[in-house]
Amino acid sequence: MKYKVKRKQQVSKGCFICGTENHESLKTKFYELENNELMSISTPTPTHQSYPDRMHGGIISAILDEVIGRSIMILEPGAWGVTVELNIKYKKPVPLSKQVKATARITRNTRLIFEGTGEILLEDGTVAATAYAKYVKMPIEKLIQDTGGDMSLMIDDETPSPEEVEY
Ligand SMILES: CCCCCCCCCCCCCCCC(=O)SCCNC(=O)CCNC(=O)[C@H](O)C(C)(C)COP(=O)(O)OP(=O)(O)OC[C@H]1O[C@@H](n2cnc3c(N)ncnc32)[C@H](O)[C@@H]1OP(=O)(O)O
Repeated sequence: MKYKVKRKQQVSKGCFICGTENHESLKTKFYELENNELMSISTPTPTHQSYPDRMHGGIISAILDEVIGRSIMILEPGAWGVTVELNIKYKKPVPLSKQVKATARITRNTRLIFEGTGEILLEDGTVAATAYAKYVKMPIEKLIQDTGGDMSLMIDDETPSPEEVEY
C-alpha cells in the first residue's frame, strides 16, 4: 500500500544512526506516515558490513532500535526514551549496496514506558528482520544534561523527502 509522508523528523549531529556529522553514521532519515507508522531510510557503507555485501546484525538491530524508539514521537511529540529490551529476528540477509528501509509503530504506551515493533524491508518488500523493543521514558533534559542541555545537537533534516512511500 501507499502512505503519504506527513512529517520529516529531525536528525542529530552525532548519533551513529542519524548523525549528520558522524562519519560512520548511516545518515538515516525518518518519515512519519499517515497510518501513524514511522519509516526510516538508511544508506549503508562498507563500514556496516559483516560478511561481504551483508549488513552486520548489530547494525540492523541499531536501525530497528532507533526507528521503534522514535515512533513514540508520532503519538506523543516531545517524548523520549532509553531502550531497556530489544529482541530481533533475522530472516534474510540485508545487502549493503542498497538503501535500507524500516517501518515501526508503538504497540503500548504508558506514563513510564512504551513498547513497539518494527521490520527491516528489502527492496521487493520482503521482511528481512523483525523486532520488538521496550523503552523507559526519560526527559530530553536528563538525556542531554552532560552536554549542558545543548538542543542544537538536534537539527532539521534538510534533504528532500518522498511525498509517499509504499510497503
Ligand atoms: C538533543 C540531542 C539528542 C540526540 C538524539 C538522537 C537520537 C534519537 C534517538 C531516539 C530513539 C532512541 C533509540 C535508541 C535509544 C537508545 O539506544 S538508549 C541506550 C541504551 N539504553 C540505555 O542506555 C538504558 C540503560 N538503562 C538505564 O539507564 C536504567 O536501567 C534505567 C532504564 C534508567 C532504569 O534505571 P534504574 O536505576 O534501573 O531505575 P529503577 O528505579 O529501577 O526503574 C525506574 C523505572 O523504570 C522502569 N523500568 C526499568 N527497567 C525496566 C524494564 N526492563 N522493563 C520495564 N520497566 C523498566 C520501572 O518501571 C521503574 O519504575 P518503578 O518500578 O520504579 O515505578
